[in-house]
Amino acid sequence: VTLDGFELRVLHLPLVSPFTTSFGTETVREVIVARALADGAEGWGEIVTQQAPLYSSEYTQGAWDVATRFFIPALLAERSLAPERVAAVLEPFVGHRMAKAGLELAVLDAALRTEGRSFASYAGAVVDRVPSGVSVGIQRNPAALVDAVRGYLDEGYVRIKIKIKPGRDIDDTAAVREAFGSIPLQVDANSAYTLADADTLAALDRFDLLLIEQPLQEDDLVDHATLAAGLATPVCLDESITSRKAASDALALGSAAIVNIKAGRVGGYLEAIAIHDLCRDAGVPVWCGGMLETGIGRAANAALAALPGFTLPGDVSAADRFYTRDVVTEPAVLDDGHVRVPTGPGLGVDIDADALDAFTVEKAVIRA
Ligand SMILES: CC(=O)N[C@@H](Cc1ccc2ccccc2c1)C(=O)O
Ligand SMILES: [Mg+2]
Repeated sequence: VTLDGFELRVLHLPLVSPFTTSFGTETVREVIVARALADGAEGWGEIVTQQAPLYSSEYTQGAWDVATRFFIPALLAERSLAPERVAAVLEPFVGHRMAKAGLELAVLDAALRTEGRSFASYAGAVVDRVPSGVSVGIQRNPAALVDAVRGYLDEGYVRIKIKIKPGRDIDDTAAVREAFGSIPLQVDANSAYTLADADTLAALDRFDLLLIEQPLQEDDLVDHATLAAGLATPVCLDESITSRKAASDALALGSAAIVNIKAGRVGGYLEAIAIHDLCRDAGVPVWCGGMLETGIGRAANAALAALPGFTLPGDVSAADRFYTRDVVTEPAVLDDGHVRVPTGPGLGVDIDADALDAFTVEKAVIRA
């Protein structure tokens, strides 16, 4: 595509209910939406940073700064640019993978819309709908957690993931098992534990969980392998898998038996597809993680989750899991426990301009 410019917007999207994880409670999602202006067409991407660097080192104002001062000027300097070259142009800059991923997606969406090709077909989707799991935050107490899980099961979610942290792990998991029996269930610690907690984590083995997600720190590859050796429950990594190289190292070290793939965390959907391919060749199951995306990122995630190696239900939930209003005209819904894979050109979603404006708290246009 020939790039004429980019528009960046910071959005504030109120959450339908507070979302508590081991690293804090969110009530408003602060996210960046990127629009690529190319060949008279436009493409949309999403930079999935949070307001504060609590999930990873990236955060909204940092992504805004690195995108406006370094990444967008570098991309515009290329003028004519294939989406597959975006990562190479940005490679000299270290890190800031979520910012890179959002810009790459906007360029990819513009190119595919111009071509009239869906991202799903470009990525290699093999199904037209994906099973939908849900991520449930830490509640006031285990009884409140049971109520929240019941609501999501009633909606039809096929897999439950509950957030845990020290002191809110065994009793919460036991309460869900007690209430709902052998439903597909997994936990996500968001790095809240250390090797000193090995006995607590081993106590989760009795609940026959699908996996335990990211118990230790992002850079604890060796420690995750040590922990995994003492657990019956498979260890799945999220924060640690920052690239296809990190995925390869995690598999080689035995740090992960399952991988949560998030395009923002690894630097883009093309890197995410490469990690899918690597894990599939190694016989390692993957699933699509979520970063409370708007309908833009959710559409891309639904297509990604439709690749053959995504054999476990992911966190591609319906729009109303987190939001009462989305920035796309047809928010994703849960239908028979599944979310549909968009089939239109590019990401296959249309932007609701009024909603986008209503949620915009900051905006910049940078032209070539
Ligand atoms: C669906 C899910 O659990 N996502 C992340 C955690 C997470 C939690 C809270 C967030 C708030 C704002 C932006 C991103 C966020 C990501 C995870 O799998 O670890
Ligand atoms: Mg996670």
